[in-house]
Amino acid sequence: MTDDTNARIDALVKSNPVVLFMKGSPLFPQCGFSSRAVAILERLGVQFESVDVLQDQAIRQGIKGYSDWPTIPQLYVGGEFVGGSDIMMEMYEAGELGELFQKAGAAAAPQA
Ligand SMILES: N[C@@H](CCC(=O)N[C@@H](CS)C(=O)NCC(=O)O)C(=O)O
Repeated sequence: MTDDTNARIDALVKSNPVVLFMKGSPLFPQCGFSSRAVAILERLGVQFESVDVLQDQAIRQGIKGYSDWPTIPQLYVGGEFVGGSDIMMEMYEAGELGELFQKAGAAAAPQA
């Protein structure tokens, strides 16, 4: 990964409270895993910034090195890597994702 790509990713995750690196957009996800990640965030009522890695191959590859995680989607909260869609689902079901957003100051609706 170039320093430039690393700096761009660093700026994205540090300047936005909640960032989802995904394939496609929240309205038109281009992969089932990204679609699931968006659905979880929307279910929790969280506002998030999305980055479509299909629009930027440097980010698509660079984000894997940045987090040392091999796949997309990738969720970052408060500048920290949280996980992919499997981890998001596990944390959501355990009530931990909602807690994380509340601690991070991201608006989250209580889980039903
Ligand atoms: N189990 C993963 C599934 C994600 C996954 O397998 N993503 C693939 C297909 S979208 C991927 O990122 N492949 C590498 C790439 O497309 O660059 C998760 O929890 O998110």
